[in-house]
Amino acid sequence: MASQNRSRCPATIRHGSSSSSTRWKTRQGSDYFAREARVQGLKSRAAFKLLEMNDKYKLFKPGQTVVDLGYAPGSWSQVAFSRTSPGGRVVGIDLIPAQPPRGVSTIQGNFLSPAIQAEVRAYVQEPDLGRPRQVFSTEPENGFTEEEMQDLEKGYIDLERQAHLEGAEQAESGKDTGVDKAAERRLSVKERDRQHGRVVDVVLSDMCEPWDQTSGFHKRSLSDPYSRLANTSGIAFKDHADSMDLCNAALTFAFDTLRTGGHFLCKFYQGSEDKALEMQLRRLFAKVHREKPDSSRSESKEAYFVALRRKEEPTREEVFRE
Ligand SMILES: C[S@@+](CC[C@H](N)C(=O)[O-])C[C@H]1O[C@@H](n2cnc3c(N)ncnc32)[C@H](O)[C@@H]1O
Repeated sequence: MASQNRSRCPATIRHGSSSSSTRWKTRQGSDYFAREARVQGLKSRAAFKLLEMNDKYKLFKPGQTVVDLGYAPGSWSQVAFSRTSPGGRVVGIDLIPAQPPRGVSTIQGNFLSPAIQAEVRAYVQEPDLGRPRQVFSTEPENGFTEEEMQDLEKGYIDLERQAHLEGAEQAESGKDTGVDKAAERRLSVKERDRQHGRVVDVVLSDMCEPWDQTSGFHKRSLSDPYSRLANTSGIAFKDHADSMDLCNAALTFAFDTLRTGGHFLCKFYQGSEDKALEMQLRRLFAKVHREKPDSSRSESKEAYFVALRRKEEPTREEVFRE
């Protein structure tokens, strides 16, 4: 009975009979998104959920810092890495060991543990950690700076047109000083964010029970993460309550590390407490959406909150009050 209600996570099957495991494999084989993920070299079909939400909400930009909570096996990190390149950095955290996708840094540990949260916070504060190295030359070429070289390569007409457009823009708006003030304000928000350790652009959380590992892992382990986790049980309220704990940990982390204007996306299992979570999100973000991507199985109770543009002012007490 429970197995029929079980939600999406394929690892649910691990606790069931071997015939349910066969059913999962058969379902994966005939699943369009699972096949497409294999063809595209993505680590799982979950990639399509993030791709769909990113198409709709434009979460990523090159150069950003993304934290991917519950990254394994890694398809969301693959998407985040490709969408934040060049210059971005993606840090994945997961309870289970998994091969990090190309370009992604990972930390293994239970994100419900304050020590792991502190480690991730410390990691992201170092701006160069986990960022692909780029080689810049500080030497001007032929005695000219890069900018001067670009100007030399432009024709006279181009330069005239550019000067004209810049002048026209300023004259039209008549807000030369206003523009400066806006830039100043933007700078100080950035400064304040940095002072508070808010350096992450996007926090993702797809945390739920881990997927069944097929190789390279000895199951008879005293610290077997499978037996310590909020495993999806098929009991709707328990799954919901466990997922709320994971969402709360993710949101608290986002409160501490997300820069003003940054985005938050988290998976949850629908139930009576998700309204309270939504209220907290609405206090901290300018816009909050509930999403059920096409690629999320319809029989699953999973859904996603997409929270856009973190506000600067709300305090911890305001956001997390009952
Ligand atoms: C659905 S999978 C994530 C799939 C991933 N988004 C992808 O695209 O490949 C959920 C992951 O959350 C991880 N997880 C669950 N609870 C966790 C916790 N407390 N700390 C860290 N990771 C956790 C699991 O180990 C599992 O790998």
